[in-house]
Amino acid sequence: MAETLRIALAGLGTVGAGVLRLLEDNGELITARAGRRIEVVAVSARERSKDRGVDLSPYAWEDDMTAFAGRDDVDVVVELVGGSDGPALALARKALAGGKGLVTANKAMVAHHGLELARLAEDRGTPMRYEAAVAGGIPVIKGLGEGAAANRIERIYGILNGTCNYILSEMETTGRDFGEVLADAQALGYAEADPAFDIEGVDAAHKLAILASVAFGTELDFAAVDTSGITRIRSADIAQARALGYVIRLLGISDCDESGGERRLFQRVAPCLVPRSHPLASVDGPTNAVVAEGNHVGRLLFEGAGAGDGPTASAVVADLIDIARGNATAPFSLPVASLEASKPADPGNRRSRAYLRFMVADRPGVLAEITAAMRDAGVSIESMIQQGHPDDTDGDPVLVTMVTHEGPESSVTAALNVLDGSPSLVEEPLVMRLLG
Ligand SMILES: NC(=O)C1=CN([C@@H]2O[C@H](COP(=O)(O)OP(=O)(O)OC[C@H]3O[C@@H](n4cnc5c(N)ncnc54)[C@H](O)[C@@H]3O)[C@@H](O)[C@H]2O)C=CC1
Ligand SMILES: N[C@@H](CC=O)C(=O)O
Ligand code: NA
Repeated sequence: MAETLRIALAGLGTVGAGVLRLLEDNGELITARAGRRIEVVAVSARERSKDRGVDLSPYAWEDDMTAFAGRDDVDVVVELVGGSDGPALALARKALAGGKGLVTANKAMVAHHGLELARLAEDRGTPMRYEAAVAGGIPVIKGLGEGAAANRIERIYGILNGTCNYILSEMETTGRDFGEVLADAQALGYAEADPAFDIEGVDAAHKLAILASVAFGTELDFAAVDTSGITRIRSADIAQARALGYVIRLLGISDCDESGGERRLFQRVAPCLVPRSHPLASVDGPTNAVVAEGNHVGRLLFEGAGAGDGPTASAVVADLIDIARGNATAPFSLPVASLEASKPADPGNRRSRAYLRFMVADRPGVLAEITAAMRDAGVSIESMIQQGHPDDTDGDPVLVTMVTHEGPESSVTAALNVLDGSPSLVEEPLVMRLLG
């Protein structure tokens, strides 16, 4: 094995600059633990002259980052540019095809193209790692793929997006408005370049699809993640949830449904009501947390910073140390050919308790219409609250919330289908499941 692992770094933003700082700050310790020196040979970004607070003079500069793939003095390409396709993907493909190792923090690219890239890595006998892509600094890919490798994972779920968790926990503790708190999350550097990826649940769905593949040994299937975000949550929902003993968190949840005699993968990202006593209920701010339930180890809880320069760089450099040590674990823990084809489960078969919020016209018979639809679909209501207006103005819409007993999700859907288009409802109802 060569004395040095030579790397080229594409992208010198939050994470890229963080990696350079970490390699500089902890250089000796990293060399000792890796068994050899990790040396940055070349770097690339959009702008060469921008002040990033790091000295780039020791490194070669490439205007075109795909040139890394052709450099004989580079062993591993580190992609910290972002975007599911475009230049990041072109670089990743070219680097692996050219026999270089690949380390990336790009969850969008891994969720969409991870299998293709892993196949390329396998064919060329070169490593591919992406620890930073899922829950930032938390070593959850390594924890699942290696630490818990002896277990059958039965369920995996958690808080996978720091921006949404920050918004929900701030709204809960300060009563501030959604838009105002989102602007804060952007200013603090938690949000993606396009924050719609965060608040619509897409970023968490990228991460969940990757986690599910590693946890269950199934092929990545991002398109099958049933995804909803947090944009429709109001302060009133947060207050109702609190009154019931819950907090609202955006969760990614995945497990396997074997009830039909074959294994089907369930993947969902959605805001859920989490009981106050559950460890995830106290995960506040931009922190991430992942729970994995293994059939021998029991419940594992991974918690820590899911975003930011230091934590994300920590995961990137851990991947480099792994490669320097010669760790040959397959990118998705199993060889690509051994991953099971993913067959999506029907969410309608799941049993859960649901929180339902209706905004209804304030007139007689509306509650009876809703409860009749529930009764006819076989949904049993556990509790219901109608909130009047403080000024009791006739004709203004009123908020009705209810919690159902546990039952098939298809029954709630059937009841809402009956109510669809009813003039009694002034907007589409909101459904959130209770974490069980
Ligand atoms: N910021 C965070 O906390 C986390 C980020 N990530 C992922 O890490 C990756 C990088 O994220 P950040 O550092 O936050 O982004 P950033 O926007 O701060 O930095 C991106 C860098 O890529 C360069 N770049 C962009 N397009 C380019 C192009 N066409 N050609 C050459 N250079 C180009 C930019 O000049 C910049 O240096 C993304 O995939 C992101 O999803 C993952 C976990 C956490
Ligand atoms: N925008 C992401 C950043 C890390 O992946 C988040 O908010 O979690
Ligand atoms: Na991670």
